[in-house]
Amino acid sequence: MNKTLVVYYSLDGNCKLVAETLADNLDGEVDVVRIEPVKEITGGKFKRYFWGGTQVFMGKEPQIQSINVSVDDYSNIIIGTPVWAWTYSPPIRTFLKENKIKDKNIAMFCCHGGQVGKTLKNLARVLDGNKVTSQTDFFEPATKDKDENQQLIVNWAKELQQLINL
Ligand SMILES: Cc1cc2nc3c(=O)[nH]c(=O)nc-3n(C[C@H](O)[C@H](O)[C@H](O)COP(=O)(O)O)c2cc1C
Repeated sequence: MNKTLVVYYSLDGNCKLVAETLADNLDGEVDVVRIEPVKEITGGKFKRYFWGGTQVFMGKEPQIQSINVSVDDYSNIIIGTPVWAWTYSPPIRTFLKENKIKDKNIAMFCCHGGQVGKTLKNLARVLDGNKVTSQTDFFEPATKDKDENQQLIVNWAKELQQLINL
């Protein structure tokens, strides 16, 4: 079993772009799962930042739709999250609470608007008991410096492929 799962949450499409580009550029058995909150945050930028930030600060675990895979079936798990209030997004918190991930090779990425904060450090901490092999961040890849970001994602996929093949 050397299967790879790319699991991500994305409100505005950046992490979705990274997750799908990674999957397209990785060989072997790769599945992609998008975390879907039961009640997605909607509205304009202010409203989304306000409610998203509130979820973070209150330590919320928003209900998410059940996923149709078992994390136990994968050796390698790539986790992607947008940065919300300098940390990982609450839907990822729910996912990690509901899916016990242990003894896996983990790679993680975040998408952000310029301030990563403690996102990857905090995510690595809740994934204690796994081997975090690689982590990286992308600055608004769906809208800014698209070609450059595309190349960064493809390059990271190459790096991950080598780790997967080990
Ligand atoms: C609620 C909320 C909080 C955010 N907080 C931050 C932040 O602390 N630092 C940052 O750089 N970007 C922040 N952003 C911007 C997003 O991280 C950024 O737009 C990211 O690319 C979104 O990824 P997505 O399109 O996959 O949802 C925030 C966005 C939202 C909606």
